Amino acid sequence: MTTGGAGFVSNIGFTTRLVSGNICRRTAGGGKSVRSWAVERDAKQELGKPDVEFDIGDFGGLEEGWTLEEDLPEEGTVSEPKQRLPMVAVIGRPNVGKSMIVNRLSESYRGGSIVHDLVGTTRDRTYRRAFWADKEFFVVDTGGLIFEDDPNQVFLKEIRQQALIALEEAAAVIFVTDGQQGVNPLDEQIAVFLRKECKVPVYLAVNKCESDNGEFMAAEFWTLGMGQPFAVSGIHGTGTGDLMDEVCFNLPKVVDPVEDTAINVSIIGKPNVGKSTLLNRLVQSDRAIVSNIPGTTRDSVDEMVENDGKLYRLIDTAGIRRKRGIEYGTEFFMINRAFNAIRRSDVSLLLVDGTEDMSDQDGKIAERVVDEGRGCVIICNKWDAIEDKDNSSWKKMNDYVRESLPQLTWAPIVVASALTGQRTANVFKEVDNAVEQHRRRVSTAVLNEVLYEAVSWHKPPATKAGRQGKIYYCTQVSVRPPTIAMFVNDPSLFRENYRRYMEGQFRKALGFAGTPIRVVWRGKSRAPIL
Ligand SMILES: Nc1nc2c(ncn2[C@@H]2O[C@H](COP(=O)(O)OP(=O)(O)OP(=O)(O)O)[C@@H](O)[C@H]2O)c(=O)[nH]1
Ligand SMILES: Nc1nc2c(ncn2[C@@H]2O[C@H](COP(=O)(O)OP(=O)(O)OP(=O)(O)O)[C@@H](O)[C@H]2O)c(=O)[nH]1
Repeated sequence: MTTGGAGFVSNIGFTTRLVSGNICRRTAGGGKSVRSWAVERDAKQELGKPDVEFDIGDFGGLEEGWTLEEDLPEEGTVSEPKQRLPMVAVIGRPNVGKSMIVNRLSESYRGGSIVHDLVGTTRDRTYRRAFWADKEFFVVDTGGLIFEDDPNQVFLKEIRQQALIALEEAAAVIFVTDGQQGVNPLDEQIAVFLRKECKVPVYLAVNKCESDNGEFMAAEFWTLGMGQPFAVSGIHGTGTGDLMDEVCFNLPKVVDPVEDTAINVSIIGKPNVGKSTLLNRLVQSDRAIVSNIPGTTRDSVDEMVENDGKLYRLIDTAGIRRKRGIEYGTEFFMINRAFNAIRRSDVSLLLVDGTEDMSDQDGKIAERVVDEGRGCVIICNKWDAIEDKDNSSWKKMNDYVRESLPQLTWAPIVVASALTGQRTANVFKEVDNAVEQHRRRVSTAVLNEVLYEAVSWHKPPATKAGRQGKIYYCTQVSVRPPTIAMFVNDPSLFRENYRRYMEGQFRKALGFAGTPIRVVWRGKSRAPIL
């Protein structure tokens, strides 16, 4: 095998070779750096090729001591999110300075960059990680909230829904107003709304109060009936410390996730598919060792189950046990509840009813699992109720589910009956496999061999103007889900179909059953050092 295959940039200075146990990098001065022997061992084990000697293509500019995770561009979904941090929602009418406040609050964390940019939800809400004193949390920016429908503003309804979702999952709310404009009728509407809908503490921030009479300007906001107004300035940072002391005082402190080894599992699906029947089956068939553990999400209850020496946290079982129409009547809240459960889990058990046709709702939930980057096992339930089963029934069922849920081609399907317990014993095994894949790290050497093969078969595209897409190299930058950064000359040269092709090739070569994977395309601004 030679380096510099189709689409690889050849002779740019650093041909990284994996030869006889060393990855060596040629440098301009002829010196070479040796990377670890373990890389080759990993590569050989993963590829099942103990004796192979191979090149890994051209790695433009991988320098000694350069840790790839640190060097990644800021945008993107590459950091490993902490699952159970409390959320602080920032809410208010448009233009009061919410974004400025969010930046200010999150700036202690990596310069305020977005570190948890949830695909699919960032359009609507932005989560940023923040610390204050000994508390760690996410700050959630909601869109500007307006209650009157204005035909010119088509997204108002969506923004309101997003704000509702943010409130649902929040442990505290910061209500931002504009001190320079004084109390506005929209502020009053939001105050009424918060008093009615919001069950968590609300802190009133009066922004743009950087001037000497800031305290005086803020005092006017006592009339909103939301308690003490905090005079702050998002731009200057004044007053935000006092506000944060207050907000954080009541925030729950998060248990170090490293100590928490339980596997988080959510049971999701449309109404009536058998979620509570499956829950009871899983809890009964195993030893429910702890129960009624309130989660960070208001109102949720988790249950711990032990199976084969491992601990599983079944997430938001209150949401499953609570019957439809009692508290969360609308589809909106039901779906939202499922979305929250997905976010908190490592793996989701997506139940579908084998006796019924599948619908848009199944697709919506599946899509969210992918967007959140969670592992998934599809349970095709009520197998016992299928009449006139013959040899082909099982295959037909499988095919139908695959066809109906194209987002989840990678998720294993368990055809089961929660009612009779048939095949439900397989559920934990499938969860374990999915978790293993979800946390799997693949060495750079292996990834680049797959990349090399893929590029040899299908060269990166060139534009009509003759600009050639070039791939320098790729590396895994995070787990949960496995995320591969692809360093290229210009990401805009790589269209959706080529990106899909590349993702498909990684899957084909490396499996990753039970977990979504992400491939992020990065333009490499750093010029290779010759
Ligand atoms: N004087 C002053 N201006 C501020 C302050 N914070 C924000 N602004 C200004 O207020 C305007 C709106 O700020 P944003 O942070 O975009 O407001 P927002 O509430 O997020 O707006 P939407 O996204 O429309 O809801 C900008 O022009 C900011 O420069 C502040 O502390 N003092
Ligand atoms: N035949 C058959 N019926 C089942 C099975 N699992 C659940 N059911 C029945 O399906 C109905 C709904 O089951 P639930 O477990 O309440 O479903 P759910 O998904 O929790 O429903 P919601 O609370 O409405 O979301 C009940 O009548 C169950 O007895 C199964 O494996 N086979």
